[in-house]
Amino acid sequence: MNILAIDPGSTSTKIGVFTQGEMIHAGMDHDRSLIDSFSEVHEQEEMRFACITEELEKRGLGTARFDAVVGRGGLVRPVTGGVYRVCDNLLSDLKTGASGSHASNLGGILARRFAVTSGCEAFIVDPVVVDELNDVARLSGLAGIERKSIFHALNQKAVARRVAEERGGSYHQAHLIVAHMGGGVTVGAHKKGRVIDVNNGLNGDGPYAPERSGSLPVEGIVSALKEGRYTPDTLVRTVSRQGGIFSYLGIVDLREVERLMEEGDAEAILVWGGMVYQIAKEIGGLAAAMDGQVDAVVLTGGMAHSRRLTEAITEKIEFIADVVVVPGEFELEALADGALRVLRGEEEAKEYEIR
Ligand SMILES: Nc1ncnc2c1ncn2[C@@H]1O[C@H](COP(=O)(O)OP(=O)(O)OP(=O)(O)O)[C@@H](O)[C@H]1O
Ligand SMILES: CCCC(=O)O
Repeated sequence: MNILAIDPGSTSTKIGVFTQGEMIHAGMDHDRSLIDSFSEVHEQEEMRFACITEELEKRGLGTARFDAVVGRGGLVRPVTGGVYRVCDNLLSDLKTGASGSHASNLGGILARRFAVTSGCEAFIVDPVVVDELNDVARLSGLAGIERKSIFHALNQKAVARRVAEERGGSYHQAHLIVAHMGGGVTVGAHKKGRVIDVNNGLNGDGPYAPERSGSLPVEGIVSALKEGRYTPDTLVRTVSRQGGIFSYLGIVDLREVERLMEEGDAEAILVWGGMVYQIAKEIGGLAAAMDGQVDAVVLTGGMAHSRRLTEAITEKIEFIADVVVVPGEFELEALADGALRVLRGEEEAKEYEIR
Protein backbone atom coordinates (compact mmCIF):
# COMPACT_ATOMS: atom_id res chain seq x y z
CA MET A 1 0.00 0.00 0.00
CA ASN A 2 1.23 3.53 -0.81
CA ILE A 3 -0.14 6.35 1.30
CA LEU A 4 0.58 10.07 1.24
CA ALA A 5 0.00 11.83 4.58
CA ILE A 6 -0.18 15.65 4.76
CA ASP A 7 0.07 17.62 8.00
CA PRO A 8 -0.05 21.41 7.55
CA GLY A 9 1.10 23.40 10.60
CA SER A 10 0.93 27.13 11.15
CA THR A 11 4.37 27.78 9.56
CA SER A 12 5.34 24.41 8.11
CA THR A 13 3.96 21.54 6.04
CA LYS A 14 5.00 18.02 6.96
CA ILE A 15 4.42 15.09 4.64
CA GLY A 16 4.92 11.37 5.02
CA VAL A 17 5.05 8.80 2.25
CA PHE A 18 4.19 5.40 3.62
CA THR A 19 5.32 2.61 1.35
CA GLN A 20 6.05 -1.07 2.01
CA GLY A 21 5.71 -0.64 5.76
CA GLU A 22 8.15 2.30 5.95
CA MET A 23 7.50 6.01 6.28
CA ILE A 24 9.61 8.68 4.58
CA HIS A 25 9.23 12.01 6.39
CA ALA A 26 9.75 15.48 4.91
CA GLY A 27 9.17 18.89 6.44
CA MET A 28 8.98 22.23 4.64
CA ASP A 29 9.19 25.49 6.58
CA HIS A 30 7.33 28.51 5.25
CA ASP A 31 8.37 32.06 5.88
CA ARG A 32 6.13 33.56 8.58
CA SER A 33 5.76 36.79 6.56
CA LEU A 34 4.60 34.76 3.52
CA ILE A 35 2.01 32.97 5.67
CA ASP A 36 0.87 36.30 7.15
CA SER A 37 0.38 37.71 3.64
CA PHE A 38 -2.66 35.44 3.12
CA SER A 39 -5.80 36.77 4.76
CA GLU A 40 -7.57 33.36 4.81
CA VAL A 41 -6.01 29.97 5.53
CA HIS A 42 -7.56 28.29 2.45
CA GLU A 43 -5.80 30.85 0.21
CA GLN A 44 -2.53 29.06 1.02
CA GLU A 45 -3.66 25.97 -0.92
CA GLU A 46 -1.70 26.71 -4.13
CA MET A 47 1.49 27.65 -2.29
CA ARG A 48 1.43 24.50 -0.13
CA PHE A 49 0.39 22.32 -3.07
CA ALA A 50 3.41 23.56 -5.04
CA CYS A 51 5.77 22.94 -2.07
CA ILE A 52 4.55 19.35 -1.64
CA THR A 53 4.72 18.67 -5.38
CA GLU A 54 8.30 19.99 -5.51
CA GLU A 55 9.30 17.88 -2.49
CA LEU A 56 7.78 14.72 -4.01
CA GLU A 57 9.61 15.41 -7.30
CA LYS A 58 12.90 15.97 -5.44
CA ARG A 59 12.50 12.53 -3.88
CA GLY A 60 11.72 10.86 -7.22
CA LEU A 61 8.05 10.49 -6.23
CA GLY A 62 6.64 13.04 -8.69
CA THR A 63 4.73 10.40 -10.64
CA ALA A 64 3.98 8.11 -7.68
CA ARG A 65 0.42 6.77 -7.46
CA PHE A 66 -1.12 6.45 -4.00
CA ASP A 67 -3.78 4.07 -2.67
CA ALA A 68 -5.00 6.80 -0.35
CA VAL A 69 -4.11 10.37 0.55
CA VAL A 70 -4.82 11.46 4.11
CA GLY A 71 -4.63 14.92 5.63
CA ARG A 72 -4.92 16.44 9.08
CA GLY A 73 -8.25 18.19 9.50
CA GLY A 74 -9.58 20.76 10.36
CA LEU A 75 -12.07 23.15 12.02
CA VAL A 76 -15.14 21.51 10.52
CA ARG A 77 -18.33 20.85 12.49
CA PRO A 78 -17.90 18.78 15.69
CA VAL A 79 -17.54 15.02 15.02
CA THR A 80 -16.67 11.89 16.99
CA GLY A 81 -13.18 10.43 16.61
CA GLY A 82 -12.34 8.31 13.56
CA VAL A 83 -11.45 8.34 9.86
CA TYR A 84 -13.61 10.51 7.57
CA ARG A 85 -13.86 10.42 3.78
CA VAL A 86 -13.28 13.91 2.27
CA CYS A 87 -16.69 14.30 0.59
CA ASP A 88 -17.94 17.53 -1.01
CA ASN A 89 -19.61 18.74 2.22
CA LEU A 90 -16.46 18.14 4.24
CA LEU A 91 -14.35 19.89 1.62
CA SER A 92 -16.67 22.88 1.62
CA ASP A 93 -16.57 23.14 5.45
CA LEU A 94 -12.76 22.92 5.39
CA LYS A 95 -12.65 25.78 2.88
CA THR A 96 -15.01 28.04 4.80
CA GLY A 97 -13.67 26.92 8.20
CA ALA A 98 -17.06 25.92 9.64
CA SER A 99 -15.70 26.17 13.21
CA GLY A 100 -12.92 28.68 12.52
CA SER A 101 -9.55 29.17 10.91
CA HIS A 102 -6.67 26.70 11.52
CA ALA A 103 -3.77 25.48 9.35
CA SER A 104 -5.10 21.93 9.62
CA ASN A 105 -8.11 22.99 7.47
CA LEU A 106 -5.68 22.68 4.56
CA GLY A 107 -4.95 18.98 5.30
CA GLY A 108 -8.18 17.61 3.85
CA ILE A 109 -8.20 20.19 1.04
CA LEU A 110 -4.70 19.17 -0.12
CA ALA A 111 -5.42 15.46 0.43
CA ARG A 112 -8.38 15.68 -1.93
CA ARG A 113 -6.26 17.51 -4.53
CA PHE A 114 -3.54 14.82 -4.56
CA ALA A 115 -6.11 12.01 -4.38
CA VAL A 116 -7.75 13.20 -7.61
CA THR A 117 -4.42 12.78 -9.46
CA SER A 118 -3.96 9.28 -8.03
CA GLY A 119 -7.57 8.29 -8.62
CA CYS A 120 -7.87 7.23 -4.96
CA GLU A 121 -9.84 8.32 -1.90
CA ALA A 122 -8.93 11.19 0.42
CA PHE A 123 -9.42 10.99 4.19
CA ILE A 124 -8.94 12.99 7.36
CA VAL A 125 -8.38 11.33 10.77
CA ASP A 126 -9.34 12.58 14.26
CA PRO A 127 -9.71 16.25 13.27
CA VAL A 128 -9.18 19.02 15.84
CA VAL A 129 -12.97 19.24 16.38
CA VAL A 130 -13.37 15.69 17.70
CA ASP A 131 -16.08 16.15 20.29
CA GLU A 132 -16.73 13.38 22.82
CA LEU A 133 -17.35 15.66 25.81
CA ASN A 134 -19.55 14.60 28.69
CA ASP A 135 -22.61 16.85 28.87
CA VAL A 136 -21.47 18.28 32.18
CA ALA A 137 -18.16 19.39 30.58
CA ARG A 138 -20.04 21.52 28.03
CA LEU A 139 -21.40 23.90 30.66
CA SER A 140 -19.48 27.16 30.84
CA GLY A 141 -21.40 28.76 33.68
CA LEU A 142 -23.34 31.15 31.45
CA ALA A 143 -26.42 30.01 29.53
CA GLY A 144 -25.95 30.56 25.79
CA ILE A 145 -22.16 30.08 25.92
CA GLU A 146 -20.99 26.49 25.60
CA ARG A 147 -17.49 25.04 26.12
CA LYS A 148 -16.13 23.51 22.90
CA SER A 149 -13.86 20.57 22.21
CA ILE A 150 -11.02 21.85 19.99
CA PHE A 151 -7.72 20.13 20.66
CA HIS A 152 -4.77 18.14 19.33
CA ALA A 153 -7.06 15.14 18.89
CA LEU A 154 -4.88 13.32 16.35
CA ASN A 155 -1.70 13.29 18.42
CA GLN A 156 -3.45 12.93 21.78
CA LYS A 157 -5.34 9.83 20.63
CA ALA A 158 -2.32 8.33 18.82
CA VAL A 159 -0.08 8.74 21.87
CA ALA A 160 -2.81 7.54 24.25
CA ARG A 161 -3.28 4.37 22.14
CA ARG A 162 0.46 3.77 22.15
CA VAL A 163 0.86 4.28 25.92
CA ALA A 164 -2.18 2.13 26.73
CA GLU A 165 -0.81 -0.72 24.59
CA GLU A 166 2.73 -0.38 25.97
CA ARG A 167 1.24 -0.73 29.45
CA GLY A 168 -0.38 -3.99 28.37
CA GLY A 169 -3.93 -2.71 27.94
CA SER A 170 -6.10 -1.16 25.28
CA TYR A 171 -7.07 2.47 24.64
CA HIS A 172 -10.73 1.52 25.00
CA GLN A 173 -10.16 0.37 28.59
CA ALA A 174 -7.61 2.93 29.75
CA HIS A 175 -8.06 6.07 31.88
CA LEU A 176 -5.40 8.55 30.78
CA ILE A 177 -4.77 12.28 31.04
CA VAL A 178 -2.83 13.49 27.99
CA ALA A 179 -1.16 16.92 27.91
CA HIS A 180 -0.11 17.92 24.37
CA MET A 181 2.41 20.74 24.80
CA GLY A 182 3.30 22.41 21.48
CA GLY A 183 2.76 25.96 20.23
CA GLY A 184 -0.62 25.45 21.90
CA VAL A 185 -1.36 23.30 24.95
CA THR A 186 -4.39 21.03 25.28
CA VAL A 187 -5.00 18.61 28.13
CA GLY A 188 -7.56 15.83 27.62
CA ALA A 189 -9.23 13.30 29.92
CA HIS A 190 -9.31 10.03 27.93
CA LYS A 191 -11.76 7.64 29.54
CA LYS A 192 -12.26 4.28 27.84
CA GLY A 193 -11.47 5.67 24.37
CA ARG A 194 -13.45 8.92 24.70
CA VAL A 195 -12.09 12.37 25.46
CA ILE A 196 -14.71 13.36 28.02
CA ASP A 197 -13.20 16.75 28.86
CA VAL A 198 -10.50 18.91 27.27
CA ASN A 199 -9.66 22.61 27.04
CA ASN A 200 -10.31 24.45 23.79
CA GLY A 201 -6.66 25.28 23.16
CA LEU A 202 -7.29 27.65 20.31
CA ASN A 203 -9.78 30.06 21.81
CA GLY A 204 -8.89 31.22 25.28
CA ASP A 205 -9.42 28.15 27.44
CA GLY A 206 -6.98 26.24 29.64
CA PRO A 207 -3.27 26.80 30.34
CA TYR A 208 -1.22 29.36 28.43
CA ALA A 209 1.28 28.13 25.86
CA PRO A 210 4.09 29.58 23.70
CA GLU A 211 1.58 31.15 21.26
CA ARG A 212 -1.82 30.90 22.97
CA SER A 213 -3.18 32.87 25.90
CA GLY A 214 -5.32 30.14 27.47
CA SER A 215 -8.15 31.28 29.80
CA LEU A 216 -8.46 35.02 30.40
CA PRO A 217 -10.45 37.00 32.99
CA VAL A 218 -13.64 38.32 31.33
CA GLU A 219 -13.26 41.73 33.00
CA GLY A 220 -9.81 42.19 31.38
CA ILE A 221 -11.17 41.28 27.94
CA VAL A 222 -14.07 43.72 28.25
CA SER A 223 -11.74 46.56 29.32
CA ALA A 224 -9.32 45.85 26.45
CA LEU A 225 -12.19 46.04 23.95
CA LYS A 226 -13.75 49.16 25.54
CA GLU A 227 -10.40 50.95 25.58
CA GLY A 228 -9.89 50.12 21.89
CA ARG A 229 -6.70 48.12 22.51
CA TYR A 230 -8.27 45.34 20.40
CA THR A 231 -11.18 44.82 18.05
CA PRO A 232 -13.01 41.48 18.36
CA ASP A 233 -11.00 40.21 15.34
CA THR A 234 -7.59 41.33 16.55
CA LEU A 235 -8.33 39.96 20.01
CA VAL A 236 -9.19 36.51 18.60
CA ARG A 237 -6.00 36.54 16.52
CA THR A 238 -3.84 37.72 19.42
CA VAL A 239 -5.24 35.17 21.86
CA SER A 240 -4.55 32.30 19.43
CA ARG A 241 -1.27 33.43 17.80
CA GLN A 242 0.43 36.04 19.94
CA GLY A 243 -0.70 35.20 23.45
CA GLY A 244 1.03 33.23 26.20
CA ILE A 245 4.83 33.24 26.31
CA PHE A 246 5.00 35.38 23.16
CA SER A 247 2.96 38.15 24.77
CA TYR A 248 5.27 38.30 27.80
CA LEU A 249 8.69 37.69 26.21
CA GLY A 250 8.25 38.25 22.43
CA ILE A 251 9.52 34.72 21.63
CA VAL A 252 7.80 31.37 21.13
CA ASP A 253 10.72 28.94 21.20
CA LEU A 254 10.93 27.24 24.60
CA ARG A 255 14.64 26.58 24.03
CA GLU A 256 15.25 30.34 23.83
CA VAL A 257 13.18 30.88 26.97
CA GLU A 258 15.29 28.30 28.78
CA ARG A 259 18.50 29.98 27.56
CA LEU A 260 17.27 33.26 29.07
CA MET A 261 16.52 31.43 32.31
CA GLU A 262 20.07 30.09 32.40
CA GLU A 263 21.29 33.69 32.13
CA GLY A 264 19.18 34.49 35.21
CA ASP A 265 16.43 36.44 33.38
CA ALA A 266 13.80 36.92 36.12
CA GLU A 267 10.90 37.56 33.68
CA ALA A 268 11.67 34.37 31.73
CA ILE A 269 11.86 32.37 34.98
CA LEU A 270 8.48 33.73 36.12
CA VAL A 271 6.72 33.19 32.78
CA TRP A 272 8.11 29.65 32.34
CA GLY A 273 7.07 28.84 35.93
CA GLY A 274 3.58 30.24 35.27
CA MET A 275 3.12 27.86 32.34
CA VAL A 276 4.25 24.88 34.43
CA TYR A 277 1.82 25.94 37.16
CA GLN A 278 -1.14 26.25 34.77
CA ILE A 279 -0.47 22.95 32.96
CA ALA A 280 -0.17 21.12 36.31
CA LYS A 281 -3.40 22.75 37.54
CA GLU A 282 -5.24 21.62 34.38
CA ILE A 283 -4.01 18.05 34.86
CA GLY A 284 -5.08 18.13 38.52
CA GLY A 285 -8.54 19.37 37.54
CA LEU A 286 -9.00 16.53 35.07
CA ALA A 287 -7.88 13.99 37.69
CA ALA A 288 -10.89 15.14 39.73
CA ALA A 289 -13.08 14.99 36.60
CA MET A 290 -12.03 11.31 36.35
CA ASP A 291 -12.84 10.68 40.03
CA GLY A 292 -9.14 10.12 40.71
CA GLN A 293 -9.15 6.97 38.57
CA VAL A 294 -6.15 7.72 36.37
CA ASP A 295 -3.82 4.99 35.06
CA ALA A 296 -1.18 7.43 33.79
CA VAL A 297 -0.56 11.05 32.88
CA VAL A 298 1.10 11.44 29.47
CA LEU A 299 3.22 14.49 28.53
CA THR A 300 3.71 14.89 24.77
CA GLY A 301 4.24 17.52 22.00
CA GLY A 302 7.34 19.53 21.06
CA MET A 303 7.82 21.03 24.53
CA ALA A 304 7.97 17.54 26.07
CA HIS A 305 11.53 17.44 24.63
CA SER A 306 12.48 19.74 27.50
CA ARG A 307 13.45 17.64 30.51
CA ARG A 308 13.43 20.74 32.65
CA LEU A 309 9.76 21.27 31.78
CA THR A 310 8.59 17.65 32.09
CA GLU A 311 10.43 17.22 35.40
CA ALA A 312 8.89 20.41 36.83
CA ILE A 313 5.38 19.31 35.81
CA THR A 314 6.00 15.75 37.04
CA GLU A 315 7.05 17.03 40.46
CA LYS A 316 3.68 18.75 40.85
CA ILE A 317 1.41 15.97 39.56
CA GLU A 318 3.12 12.64 40.24
CA PHE A 319 0.85 12.17 43.26
CA ILE A 320 -1.96 11.50 40.74
CA ALA A 321 -0.52 8.57 38.74
CA ASP A 322 2.52 7.36 36.77
CA VAL A 323 3.84 10.04 34.42
CA VAL A 324 4.88 8.93 30.90
CA VAL A 325 6.82 11.35 28.67
CA VAL A 326 6.43 10.92 24.89
CA PRO A 327 8.27 13.86 23.28
CA GLY A 328 7.24 15.18 19.86
CA GLU A 329 4.17 14.28 17.89
CA PHE A 330 3.12 11.30 15.78
CA GLU A 331 0.59 12.93 13.53
CA LEU A 332 1.90 11.61 10.20
CA GLU A 333 2.06 8.07 11.55
CA ALA A 334 -1.44 8.43 13.01
CA LEU A 335 -2.78 9.69 9.67
CA ALA A 336 -1.19 6.82 7.74
CA ASP A 337 -2.40 4.29 10.34
CA GLY A 338 -5.96 5.59 10.03
CA ALA A 339 -5.94 5.32 6.23
CA LEU A 340 -4.37 1.85 6.44
CA ARG A 341 -7.04 0.59 8.86
CA VAL A 342 -9.66 1.63 6.30
CA LEU A 343 -7.81 0.19 3.27
CA ARG A 344 -7.32 -3.13 5.09
CA GLY A 345 -11.00 -3.21 6.07
CA GLU A 346 -10.22 -3.07 9.80
CA GLU A 347 -12.27 0.10 10.24
CA GLU A 348 -14.98 1.77 8.22
CA ALA A 349 -14.48 5.34 7.06
CA LYS A 350 -17.19 7.54 8.53
CA GLU A 351 -19.40 9.77 6.41
CA TYR A 352 -19.36 13.45 7.37
CA GLU A 353 -22.93 14.49 7.95
CA ILE A 354 -24.32 17.99 8.02
CA ARG A 355 -27.32 18.15 10.31
N1 LIG B 1 14.20 19.93 21.83
C1 LIG B 1 13.36 20.84 22.35
N2 LIG B 1 13.52 21.29 23.62
C2 LIG B 1 12.69 22.19 24.13
N3 LIG B 1 11.61 22.70 23.49
C3 LIG B 1 11.39 22.27 22.26
C4 LIG B 1 12.23 21.32 21.61
N4 LIG B 1 11.73 21.09 20.37
C5 LIG B 1 10.63 21.87 20.24
N5 LIG B 1 10.43 22.57 21.38
C6 LIG B 1 9.38 23.56 21.65
O1 LIG B 1 8.10 23.04 21.36
C7 LIG B 1 7.26 24.10 20.91
C8 LIG B 1 6.65 23.73 19.58
O2 LIG B 1 6.15 22.42 19.63
P1 LIG B 1 5.55 21.71 18.35
O3 LIG B 1 6.57 21.63 17.30
O4 LIG B 1 4.88 20.47 18.85
O5 LIG B 1 4.45 22.78 18.00
P2 LIG B 1 3.61 22.99 16.70
O6 LIG B 1 3.51 21.70 15.95
O7 LIG B 1 4.08 24.21 16.00
O8 LIG B 1 2.24 23.37 17.38
P3 LIG B 1 1.15 22.40 17.99
O9 LIG B 1 1.86 21.19 18.54
O10 LIG B 1 0.48 23.22 19.05
O11 LIG B 1 0.24 22.05 16.85
C9 LIG B 1 8.12 25.33 20.76
O12 LIG B 1 7.99 26.16 21.89
C10 LIG B 1 9.50 24.73 20.72
O13 LIG B 1 10.46 25.63 21.20
C1 LIG C 1 -5.39 21.83 17.76
C2 LIG C 1 -6.14 22.94 18.38
C3 LIG C 1 -5.39 23.57 19.50
C4 LIG C 1 -4.17 24.32 19.05
O1 LIG C 1 -3.82 24.42 17.86
O2 LIG C 1 -3.52 24.87 19.95
